[in-house]
Amino acid sequence: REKKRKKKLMGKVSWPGWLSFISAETAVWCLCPWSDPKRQVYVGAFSSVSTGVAVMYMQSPPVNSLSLDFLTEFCINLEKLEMDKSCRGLIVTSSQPKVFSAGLDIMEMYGKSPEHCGEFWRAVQEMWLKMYSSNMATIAAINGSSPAGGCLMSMTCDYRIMADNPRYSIGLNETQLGIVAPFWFKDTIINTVGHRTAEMALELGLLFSPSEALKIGLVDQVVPEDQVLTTATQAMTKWLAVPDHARQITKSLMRKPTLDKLTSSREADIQNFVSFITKDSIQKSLRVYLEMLKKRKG
Ligand SMILES: CCCC/C=C\CC(=O)SCCNC(=O)CCNC(=O)[C@H](O)C(C)(C)COP(=O)(O)OP(=O)(O)OC[C@H]1O[C@@H](n2cnc3c(N)ncnc32)[C@H](O)[C@@H]1OP(=O)(O)O
Repeated sequence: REKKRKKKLMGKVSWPGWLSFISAETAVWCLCPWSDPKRQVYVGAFSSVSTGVAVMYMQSPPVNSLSLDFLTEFCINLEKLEMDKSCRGLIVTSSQPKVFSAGLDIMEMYGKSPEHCGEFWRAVQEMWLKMYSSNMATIAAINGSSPAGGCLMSMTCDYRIMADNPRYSIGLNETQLGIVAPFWFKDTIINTVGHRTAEMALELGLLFSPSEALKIGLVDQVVPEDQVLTTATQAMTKWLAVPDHARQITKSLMRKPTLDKLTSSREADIQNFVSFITKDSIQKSLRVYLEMLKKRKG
């Protein structure tokens, strides 16, 4: 079923201009500027940096929530960049104002069949596995809030730069929704900020302001909002100054044990997720949270 859906999405890719890969509302835009300039297809808010670095703009209005379709498109684009040997670096950012990513799309987990929840969770795993193991040097240019799954996505990158706007926040706030971040979310934040800080952050479901996130090492740099992308571009030169093979092997040494834990238990993790998320009590927590989000808006 997943293969079928992927095939359907792949069908939308127009070769060789696959960079213009886009579907109606949900899109991950990316531009590979090192290729033939004629192939620099600008669709909407494309932007680029030079010399083998791709910029991927997440564009899923209104808040870049990670839906099944969005995750599938994201992974397809990532696969293509990964296969392109001239692409050495990737910057992930958002073209949505004020939000990097609102995390997993709650609507994919609320009121859905166990089959759908399983398919969705496989896509979340896939995004994490692909990003965390990427051969490219990856930088998250966090130009807005980045709760839960959005924080996870940014933590898969090698380096994080966040806008200094105190209204933005980042963190794994799952417990605030009445849900539990799975072991690989937990492992990723431990690898990023250390065990004790991760323990407090996870149990309390803390969302950190940019300056707090910098203090605990959840992000590596905080810069004025209009400088996030340029700073990411500058930072990338440092990462690309290291010979690829040395950087890639070292990255794998650091991350492989964490990656292997999920790879060897993917199906069990999906079963766990499905039986947890479809529980009446958890569905109720999600409903209450969704209502709170809508009320807060009003
Ligand atoms: C075992 C389970 C493990 C699960 C692991 C991970 C879980 C997750 O990732 S769950 C998602 C957690 N995310 C959040 O808690 C973030 C919730 N959103 C927000 O805090 C704000 O929306 C945000 C700060 C990102 C942006 O704020 P605003 O710019 O003010 O936007 P609005 O709040 O007005 O939202 C607009 C619109 O989007 C809907 N929305 C927001 N987030 C999500 C989401 N994650 N999934 C689905 N829909 C989302 C929000 O309800 C509004 O909808 P409408 O009222 O219909 O316009």
